[in-house]
Amino acid sequence: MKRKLDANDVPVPAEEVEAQKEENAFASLGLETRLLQGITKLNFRTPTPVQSKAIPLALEGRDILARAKTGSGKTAAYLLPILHSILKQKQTNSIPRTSALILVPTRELAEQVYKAVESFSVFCAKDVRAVNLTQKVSDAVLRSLLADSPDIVIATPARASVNLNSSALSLDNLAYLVIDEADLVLSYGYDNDLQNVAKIMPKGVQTILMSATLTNEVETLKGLFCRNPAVLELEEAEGDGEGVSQYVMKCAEDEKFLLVYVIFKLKLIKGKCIIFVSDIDRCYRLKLFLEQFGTKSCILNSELPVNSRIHVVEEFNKNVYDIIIASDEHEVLGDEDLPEPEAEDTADANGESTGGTEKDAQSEMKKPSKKKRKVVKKDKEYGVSRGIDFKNVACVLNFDLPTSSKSYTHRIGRTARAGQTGMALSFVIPAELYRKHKPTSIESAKDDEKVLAKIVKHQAKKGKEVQPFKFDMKQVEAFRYRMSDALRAVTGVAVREARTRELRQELMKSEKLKRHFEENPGDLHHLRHDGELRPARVQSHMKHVPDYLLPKEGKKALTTGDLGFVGMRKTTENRIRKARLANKAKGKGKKVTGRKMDPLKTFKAKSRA
Ligand SMILES: Nc1ncnc2c1ncn2[C@@H]1O[C@H](COP(=O)(O)OP(=O)(O)OP(=O)(O)O)[C@@H](O)[C@H]1O
Repeated sequence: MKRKLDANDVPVPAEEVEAQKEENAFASLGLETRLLQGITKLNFRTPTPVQSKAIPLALEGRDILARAKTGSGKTAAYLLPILHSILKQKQTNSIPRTSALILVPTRELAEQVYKAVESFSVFCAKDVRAVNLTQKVSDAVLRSLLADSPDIVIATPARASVNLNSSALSLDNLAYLVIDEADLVLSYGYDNDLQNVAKIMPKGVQTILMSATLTNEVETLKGLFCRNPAVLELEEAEGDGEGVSQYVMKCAEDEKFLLVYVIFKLKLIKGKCIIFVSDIDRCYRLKLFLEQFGTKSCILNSELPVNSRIHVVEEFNKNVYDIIIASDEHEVLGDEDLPEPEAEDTADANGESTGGTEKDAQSEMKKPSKKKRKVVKKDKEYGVSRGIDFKNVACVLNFDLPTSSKSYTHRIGRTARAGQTGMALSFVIPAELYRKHKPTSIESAKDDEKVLAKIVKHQAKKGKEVQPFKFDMKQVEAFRYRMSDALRAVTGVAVREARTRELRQELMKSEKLKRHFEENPGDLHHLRHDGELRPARVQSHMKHVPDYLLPKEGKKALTTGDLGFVGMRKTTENRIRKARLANKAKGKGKKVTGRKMDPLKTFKAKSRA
C-alpha cells in the first residue's frame, strides 16, 4: 500500500527515481544482484528487445535460437542468464566445473566476449572464471588454465575441437553451449570442428544460437545442437534506434578516390568512420592516398598480428583514431534468407575443416590438396565486418561494395549500434563504367550492380530503403586535379613497400613492446597505428585545401537536396571533454585556453620577481 508523504520525508531526486525504475528494468528479469551492479556500472539502463525476450527464456532453461539485428545486444542476452545460473549454482556447490562453452568465429570476437564476461562479473569476479582459448599463450599454459575447470570457456570451434581432442577441455559438466554469430561459423569452414563438438556434447546441455541473419547454416546448427528451441525473431522495428541511413553513390573507380578525398578533407562526416575495401593492397593504396592530404587512418587486415588488430579496435573505441580502413577479405558469401550458393571457402567435401581464422588451429589440421591450399590461404584470414563491437561509428563507407547482401548487412551493422544512429555509404561502379575502364584491381566491381540489386531487395524486405546519395559531382570536379596527382604518387611499388613496412612495424609492436608502453604511457605515441607510412611521394601543399577549390556556397553545395552526412559526436571516451568536466566539478570551471596560460603569448603575464 502506498504511504502518504509527510513533512519529514526527504524527497528523492527525480533522476534517482528514474534511475531506480530503469535499473529495475533489468532487475525485473530476475538477475543476480551483483550482475545488476555490473550492468549499472556499464550504464545499461533498459534491456534491448533481444535481451528482454531471451533472458527469461534462458533462465527457464529453454534452448533458444535468436535472430536480432547487428548491434542489438545479443552478447548480454546470452551471457547474463549464464552468469546468473553459474552464480546461483555456486551458492550450493562450489566444486569447480566448466559450465559454459561459448563458440565464436574469430579471435577478435573471442576477446570481446571475454571482456564482456569480465565487465558483467566485475562485482563477482571471484566466483566467475573465464578462459579465452584463442589467446596467444603456449599450449602448456592453456592446459593448466583448463585444468582448473574455468566456469566459462570461450573459443572458436577449431580451438575447442583441438582441446577436446587432446582432453585438455572436458565437457562432462557442461550446462550451456552458445554459438554466437551462428550464421557465420559455418561459412568460416568450421563444419568438421562443430561436428566434433556435437559428438562429444553431453545430453541435456542448454543451447543458445545467436545470429544476425537466419540462413540455412543456422538451420543446420539448430538441427545439430538444439532441442525444440524457442525461436526469437526480433524485427528491425523492435530496435530502439532509428538505425542506419543507407545511401549508394554510383561512380567510376577514380571517382571513389575523389569522393573520399572530399569527404575527409572537408570533414563531411562528423565522427568516426570505417572504410571497407576488398583486399589488403587496397587498404594501403587508400591509406597512402589519404596521407597525401594529411588525413590519418589506420588499417585492419588479416596479415597484421592479432594483438595489433585487437589494439587498433580498442584504441578506435577510445576515440584515438577517426578512420579505420579495413579489408574485408573473408567476406560472408551468400544472401540472406536464401539458399546458399556453393561457397568456395566453406568446408571441403569430406567435412574436413579448412580452419577458420587462426593460423595455430590451421597448423594443427591436415595438409589440404593443392586446390584446397588456395582455400586455406583465404580461410586463415579474419573477419572484421562481423561481430566486432566498434563503438560510436558515424559512418560505414563501402569503398568497395561487398559481394553479397549478407556481408553488406554485417558491414553496415558496425554503425548504429546499441540504439544509435549511423550512416552507410556504398560506392557502386555501374556496369557500363566498369566495361569502359576495366579496373583490373577490383575484379569484384564488375558485379556491383547485381549485388546492389540483391542488397536493395533484402533491405526492402526489412522495410529499409537504400537511397541514392546526391553528391553534386560538378562541385566536386574542382578537386579532381589534386586527386589525380595524389593517385599518381601512390604507385604499385609504394603500396607494396607500405604493406611490408606496416607489417614490420606492427610485428615490432608485439605484446612485449605493448606492455612496455603501457607501463610507460609517455612513450605511447610510438604505438599509434595511424602513423604515416610515407613510401609515396610527399607533396606537402596537398595537405591544405585552397579556398578556390571550395564551392562558393560552402560545403553544403557539394550535395543536392537535403541529404547529408549523419553526425556523431565523440562521446563517453572523449578524454579532453571528460578532463574539462572533471576540472569544472573541482571548481576550476573557468575556461582557460592554452593561449592565456602561455606567458609568452599574453601581455597580462606578470613577472615573478
Ligand atoms: N541494454 C543495453 N543498454 C545499453 N547498451 C547496450 C545494451 N546491451 C548492449 N549494449 C551495447 O551495445 C553494443 C552492441 O552489443 P553487442 O555487441 O552485444 O551486439 P550484437 O547484437 O552481438 O552485435 P553483432 O551482431 O554485430 O555481433 C555494445 O557496445 C554493448 O555494450
